[in-house]
Amino acid sequence: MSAVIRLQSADVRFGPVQALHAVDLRIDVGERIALIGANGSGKSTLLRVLHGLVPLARGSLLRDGAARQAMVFQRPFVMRTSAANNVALALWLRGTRWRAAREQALGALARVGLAEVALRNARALSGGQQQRLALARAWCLQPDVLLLDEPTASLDPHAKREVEALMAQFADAGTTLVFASHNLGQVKRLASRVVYLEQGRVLADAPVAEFFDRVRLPELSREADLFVKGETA
Ligand SMILES: Nc1ncnc2c1ncn2[C@@H]1O[C@H](COP(=O)(O)OP(=O)(O)OP(=O)(O)O)[C@@H](O)[C@H]1O
Repeated sequence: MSAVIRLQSADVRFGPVQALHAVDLRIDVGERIALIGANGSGKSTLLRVLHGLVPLARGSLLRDGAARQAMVFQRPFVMRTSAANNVALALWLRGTRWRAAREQALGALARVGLAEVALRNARALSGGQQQRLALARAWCLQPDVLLLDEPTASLDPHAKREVEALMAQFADAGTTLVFASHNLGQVKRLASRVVYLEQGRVLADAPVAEFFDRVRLPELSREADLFVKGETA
């Protein structure tokens, strides 16, 4: 296995708040890593660090320079233009000619089930449709690594399943996934490895089967065990 991202002894500070403490994370090609933990535990901050959006106060971030990376945010950013243009612009910014970008955009929208709304203003789409639009945009960029921050938060069960199916398609295509989630069912369905954060520290990092093993988890981390029991109670 070769690492696509290596984070070592990472600290992040926002003024007086220390959002990450000495985080070590090695991400190998093809892994599907779920970041879990309570609100404010540092999941979004860690994803932003991995995407190079937040500077480290201490430690180091090494990324495979050849690996293409994309991030899907919790509330995707959409521009006030058609869904097709929203996707095409991302390609155009990476150097694809406009006509080709539009064609690829329409293909990607069809792939996420948005063909009928491709010409509609993206701002007028529902939350679930906007999330799928963000995934279509990411799909077009053909990332080797895809980071997702609670991609199904605030979606209804149907939309949630569709987004999960798309994430599984990325994984099947060989994309390395790192996603934050509050949904432990989703974590079991999609992740190969689980990282538990509490107050900015990684307190457990284990393969998914081990993490959800009732005997093994308390041995790995009492805090993670209490969190999982609380979430499934
Ligand atoms: N831009 C910022 N400025 C100041 N503090 C911040 C900033 N971003 C995050 N924080 C703080 O850093 C800590 C970690 O926040 P973060 O958003 O990473 O947590 P999270 O686990 O993603 O939470 P949630 O599950 O609610 O999305 C929190 O105490 C938060 O208030």
